[in-house]
Amino acid sequence: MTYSFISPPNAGRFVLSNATLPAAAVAGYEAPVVEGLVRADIVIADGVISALLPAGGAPVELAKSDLKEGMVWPCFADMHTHLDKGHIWPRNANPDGTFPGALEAVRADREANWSAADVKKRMEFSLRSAYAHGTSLIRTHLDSLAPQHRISFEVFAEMRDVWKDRIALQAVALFPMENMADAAYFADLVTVVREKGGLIGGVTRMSGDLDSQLDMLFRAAAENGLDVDLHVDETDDPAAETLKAIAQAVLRNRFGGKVTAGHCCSLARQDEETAKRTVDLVAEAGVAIVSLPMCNTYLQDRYPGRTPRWRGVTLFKELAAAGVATAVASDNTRDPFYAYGDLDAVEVFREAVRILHLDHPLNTAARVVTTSPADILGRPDMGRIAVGASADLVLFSARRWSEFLSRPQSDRVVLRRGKVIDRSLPDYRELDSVVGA
Ligand SMILES: Nc1ccnc(=O)[nH]1
Repeated sequence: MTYSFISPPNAGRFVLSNATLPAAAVAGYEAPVVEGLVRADIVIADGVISALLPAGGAPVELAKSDLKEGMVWPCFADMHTHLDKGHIWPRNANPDGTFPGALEAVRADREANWSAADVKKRMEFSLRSAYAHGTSLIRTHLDSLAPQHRISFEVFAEMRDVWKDRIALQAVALFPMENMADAAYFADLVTVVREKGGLIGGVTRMSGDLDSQLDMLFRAAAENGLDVDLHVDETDDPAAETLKAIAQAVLRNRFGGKVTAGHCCSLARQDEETAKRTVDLVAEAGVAIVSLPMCNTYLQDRYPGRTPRWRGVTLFKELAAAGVATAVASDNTRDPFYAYGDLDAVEVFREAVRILHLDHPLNTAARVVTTSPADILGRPDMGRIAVGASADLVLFSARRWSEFLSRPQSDRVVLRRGKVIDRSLPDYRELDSVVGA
């Protein structure tokens, strides 16, 4: 077991008293808010939050764990990951840390190694880490070039079932949109995605064919009842405007499903007016945007011998201000697209606050790894603290933002259905037999 700062009672009914909650991740509770934080007693009965009461207001006869103002968050939602690629770094590193370097290293590794057993072993390792850190909802993209789509979606469906009581899993088929030209492949891909209950995705690129590709994608999605989650404009080239084309295609096709666009880095490289027009179109089309700050700072503006001059992230604040649903997520972990990471939403949040300046004030910042991604993923029942919700909570010693954001919070306690879980992280040595050391 890892060191924990507190040991809540192993009781059917108990109170987490004198807790500090991020108001943005709490529903149906009114109390004075100071920089986005509220005080409360949380009553837990049979694994469910049965009451939210003013701090110190819970019945005295109940077993209590006094948080002494420590924070309590809902379990996290990580809405853009790549569990199929995770942890291949020791086996196939990115030679220079660039985007082309990542593409090539992943291609080589996938073609040589991605059997069902290999994908499963690494995916499980990632899920165990995410679970230990306090995450309960994950969307992963799956590299879906033939024949990998059939292998990875099969493993995903098995993992979704095995993990269903710990982490709710969603999967998106990731493939270059040009490959839709191969009609047999695209039809098979859509079949697999529909059968496994996934989403259709893809990487958009500027080309004369983009609009017709998007029309074909949205038509296939509509006909098969699929939502869409795309990799968009992950480049420093201001001429990359596929986000605009996506918003236009959603409106042109009157697409009724949910659409998410990830990355959208080049938006931050365009002049104000060009970017503003796209932001407004994205809002009108109802496209949700997920920013991947850790991966973006790693891959973007990386040139040999040159210090990066921009942060790589999209216009997060402008999009949010325009009414666009926005969130942040992990993206890659220990693979050629991002050499580091452990699916720890606290790390993602901390880095996002620093990179995107979500601070001063931090009033609603907590939404970006809780309510916002849960809503975008169609799970408004998750990622929030509310009466009637499952007591899936993360307890911290930190009382205020300054304390929370200054340490890794390694001594946090995770409750699932009101019970403390074992937060031990899997040992990297377990992966030596598949990826080497
Ligand atoms: N940032 C990324 C782009 C494409 N594929 C990935 O795995 N990651």
